[in-house]
Amino acid sequence: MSRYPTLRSCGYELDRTIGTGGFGKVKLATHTLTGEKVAIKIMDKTKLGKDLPRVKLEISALKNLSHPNICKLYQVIETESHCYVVMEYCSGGELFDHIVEKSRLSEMESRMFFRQIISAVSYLHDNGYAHRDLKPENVLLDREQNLKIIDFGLCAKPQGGMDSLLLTSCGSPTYAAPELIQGVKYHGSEVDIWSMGVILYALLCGCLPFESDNIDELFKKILKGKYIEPGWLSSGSKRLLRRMLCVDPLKRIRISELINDPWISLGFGCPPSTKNHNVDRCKDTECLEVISQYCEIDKEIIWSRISKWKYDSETATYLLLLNKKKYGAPLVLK
Ligand SMILES: CN(C)C[C@H]1CC[C@H](N2C(=O)N(C)Cc3cnc4ccc(-c5cc(Cl)c(O)c(Cl)c5)nc4c32)CC1
Repeated sequence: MSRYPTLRSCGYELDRTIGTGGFGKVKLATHTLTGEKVAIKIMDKTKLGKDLPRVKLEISALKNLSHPNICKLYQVIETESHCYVVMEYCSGGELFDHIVEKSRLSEMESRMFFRQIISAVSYLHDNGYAHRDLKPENVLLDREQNLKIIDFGLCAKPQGGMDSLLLTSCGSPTYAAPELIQGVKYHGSEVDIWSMGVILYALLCGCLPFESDNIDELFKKILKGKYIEPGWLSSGSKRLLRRMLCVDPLKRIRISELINDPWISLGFGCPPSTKNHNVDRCKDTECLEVISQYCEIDKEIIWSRISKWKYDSETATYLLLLNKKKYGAPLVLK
């Protein structure tokens, strides 16, 4: 008998555990109606304690975000004891493992991945969010090697907008900006740029710019902002890294400059997309028709319920059908 009867009754067949964290575990599952694979983050509310606000924050952020390079939310299921967050399954694993596998990536492959991160982070910032915990472990790949940013448990949506200052020190020290580890007030957008610089360095060099087993040593290195520039780095990539890993946040490159940096457009002929994807909540009559026929309910009534975006079972079925359509899979419900 499954340990999570709720999930089976909500239309999911659980498979193996694909990861764990302080929050609980993430399991692979299949959405029975569409046959699509999903990742379900399972949290025991009685054990979350002080982490409960982080869970609520992440769910609220994921409900507001819709971008091809941000992990999609399909459904949220809450019981007395548990919270289940049903999300897009990223079968390509962690970006970090991809880098380790290839020891380091070519400039072109690094650029191809990094442009997707720029597109996602500029969308995040445009919508008033700072991620604050960007690192290769929080960047996954889907089956087509598209990047998906995950883990919004530390993200911030400052009350006064992206120009207001934050103070909470959070995220992993290895990727944390100098101002963040110093405990001074900082802008969320600026600390994200620093973390993106660490990720770009990892892509191009196959190692981290600031490393030490001793936390004090690590902090000293970050505050000095000095790192090794391997011989294979082009002058363009060295220049860009210096502008991102700039200790003074006021002199650090801004996302708008990053988007238009010449190194980023090399070989692509244009800057990364900064399109606002909230329009992805479009009405797809083909998918509505499939649900309407399956439930034998008029599709306008179905749409009136789905367009409330309650992230219930109807939202999940609709979004998963949209996914199938995107991959050219047959639009059928079992
Ligand atoms: C180390 N972390 C604190 C947890 C780790 C758990 C496994 C997970 N994962 C993996 O590590 N694969 C290798 C497989 C995999 C596949 N699809 C996934 C889809 C979504 C997520 C996900 C996980 C968490 Cl904790 C989130 O907050 C969000 Cl928004 C999304 N994780 C996935 C995931 C990556 C993170």
